[in-house]
Amino acid sequence: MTAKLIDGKATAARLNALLATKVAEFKSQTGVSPHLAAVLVGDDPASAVYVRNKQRSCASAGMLSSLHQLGSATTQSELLDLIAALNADASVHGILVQLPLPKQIDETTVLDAVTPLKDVDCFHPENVGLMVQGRPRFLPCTPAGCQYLITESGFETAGKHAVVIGRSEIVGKPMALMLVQKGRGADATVTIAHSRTKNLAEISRQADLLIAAVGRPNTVTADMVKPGACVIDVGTNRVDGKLVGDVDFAAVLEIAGAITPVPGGVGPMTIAMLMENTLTAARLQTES
Ligand SMILES: Nc1nc(=O)c2c([nH]1)NC[C@@H]1CN(c3ccc(C(=O)N[C@@H](CCC(=O)O)C(=O)O)cc3)C=[N+]21
Repeated sequence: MTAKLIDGKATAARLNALLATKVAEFKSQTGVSPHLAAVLVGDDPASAVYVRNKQRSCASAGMLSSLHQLGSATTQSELLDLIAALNADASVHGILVQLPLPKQIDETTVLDAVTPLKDVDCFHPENVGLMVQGRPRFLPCTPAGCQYLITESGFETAGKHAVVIGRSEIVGKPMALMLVQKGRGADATVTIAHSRTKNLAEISRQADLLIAAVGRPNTVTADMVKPGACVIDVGTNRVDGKLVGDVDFAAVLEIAGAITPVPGGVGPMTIAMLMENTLTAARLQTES
């Protein structure tokens, strides 16, 4: 049996089209154009491509975007000054600080400096706390994109065993906490596995829903997957100039019930959710 492919690219395109109509309605009701400010520090070419894609998505949704580019020798205090200016600029609704940052800059300090109402990545502890308590202001983009694809593929999460491999603050940890919430697309029994987990294969083979968010190619091999499981591949690893996920796709395709490809799976959904959050941020900051 070959797994069903979960098409993130097509789903994201549909969400983006829907968003464009919501943005047009918001603009006509309020006269305000949602505006995402992207902050890019240093000269990582992959980051530059991602930021360009995010700006393109803004344009196609009818939202404004601005790019704030700083050199690789930028100091933390220069970056904090820029963030303070964007926090204070009423025409900016969302602030995205592209990661990773150069090593002289402390990521946590910088992300904590983004004012919570403009925190469209949902990285600020206030927003993470609200999400964990089941009263989200924003949802973190990549986990929200995964959850949307899982639900839309017809996979019923309630009561199922979800295994999340990876405990990053950006994907693994919030993904697990979203899947354990009460409600639609959640109510799962969740295990978080990570680099110190013993018997990873034994645990992952128990997963009805397996989410790979490690950042290392071929972390999930066919022997680690329960036949018929839903497999979500969050990895974006560049190998010989080619983008691959964390899952041995060709082999797992023959075992899983459904699987997201890389590219064309979670990645485009991450951007679609960032666009949703930008509209949400504009609503939160606009009198109605
Ligand atoms: N503040 C911040 N927020 C992020 O959300 C963030 C970040 N920093 N730093 C880097 C990671 C990575 N990330 C991706 C987004 C989209 C694709 C994506 O659209 N990928 C396409 C392919 C793109 C290509 O070919 O390179 C796909 O999978 O089909 C990938 C990766 C967001 N991140």
